[in-house]
Amino acid sequence: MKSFDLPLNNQETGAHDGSDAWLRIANVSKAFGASHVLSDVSLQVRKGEFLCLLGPSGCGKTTLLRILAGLEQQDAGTIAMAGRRIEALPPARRDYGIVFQSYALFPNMTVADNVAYALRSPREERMRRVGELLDLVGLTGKEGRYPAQLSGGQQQRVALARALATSPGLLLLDEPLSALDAKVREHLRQELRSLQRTLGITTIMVTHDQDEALAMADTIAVMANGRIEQIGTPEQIYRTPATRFVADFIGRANWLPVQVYGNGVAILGDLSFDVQLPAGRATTAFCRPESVCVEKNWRSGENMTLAVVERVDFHGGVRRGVLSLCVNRAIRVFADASPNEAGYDSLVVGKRVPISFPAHQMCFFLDAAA
Ligand SMILES: Nc1ncnc2c1ncn2[C@@H]1O[C@H](COP(=O)(O)OP(=O)(O)OP(=O)(O)O)[C@@H](O)[C@H]1O
Repeated sequence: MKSFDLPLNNQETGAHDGSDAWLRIANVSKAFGASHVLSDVSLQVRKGEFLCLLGPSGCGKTTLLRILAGLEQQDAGTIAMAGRRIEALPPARRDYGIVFQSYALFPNMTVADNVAYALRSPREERMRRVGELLDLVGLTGKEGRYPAQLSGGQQQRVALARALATSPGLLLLDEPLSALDAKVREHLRQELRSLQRTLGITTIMVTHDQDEALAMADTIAVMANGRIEQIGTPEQIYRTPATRFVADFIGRANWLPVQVYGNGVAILGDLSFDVQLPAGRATTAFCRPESVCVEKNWRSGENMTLAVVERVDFHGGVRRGVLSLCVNRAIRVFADASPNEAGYDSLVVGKRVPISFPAHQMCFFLDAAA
């Protein structure tokens, strides 16, 4: 059983030990006037990795990306790429391509000229490379168009082709999909990810969209208030959040009050769980709605308790029930069931149903000391 205390520091939250790091960001801090936007941020990225910086608005993710790009100067800290220190280099000497949320294309230039902008080779070679890049992003034949003659999604593909033109070592993406409508965004998500895999280009993408990060990233660094709260795979971030902030920010969560006793047992209603937490401190159990199983039949000894269905919301793929425990009606639990699960039909308002809590899918957090 996992148990976590207060937020872990940057070093402890690393998803890998950094021995194979290709990009190393160490102890980067930045303030704008009296406002500390980044505090001692450390992060390592492997070659070919797709890392998402995920966090709420204002947490400092764009500032970190801009520092990597040399568009903003850090107050402290170092950045090394492929063993070379780059934190003092001007942008042009850092070997990256960047795509912004606003497509940032030159409106008076054709697609071909936009893509070729950073290329310094002879014209024939440039045009060959432009053709190759437009092929890569699925825009063959659009060379002569102007940005205004393209859809948002197409403009962002041009921006991507332009960022990749010089075959940079690092691709930086600042919310590249957020200006697009939902359908195009989802489609481009997959295209971008598969292109990144094909090219094997190390990529850092800023997003505040958790679904995007979960769907695209190899590794997610969750940020809050200028610090990294947790670094891990999407599964780790979702299933075993290291801090309350991460648990709350990503997905839907049940937060349930528990009592911990001296023998390392946490009591939730009439259920008990083994935990490694101090007795007597207020503690909260966390689990996802889909981790709570609505059962058809009662089975003893399996973390099962009786609950009353208070409300049912339809969420397309699942029914989400709001249930209160019979032993303590004040404890309310969200439970999701899909149509092929036994409990789906039991989610009917007013019904008493057995629900179970798989112990391995629960985390326990100490409440902040009063
Ligand atoms: N040039 C600047 N001068 C002053 N304050 C700034 C500057 N750039 C950013 N900030 C402030 O720093 C904080 C972090 O901004 P940043 O853009 O890095 O956040 P973010 O996590 O990317 O948010 P968003 O998703 O809204 O872009 C914000 O409070 C912002 O107002």
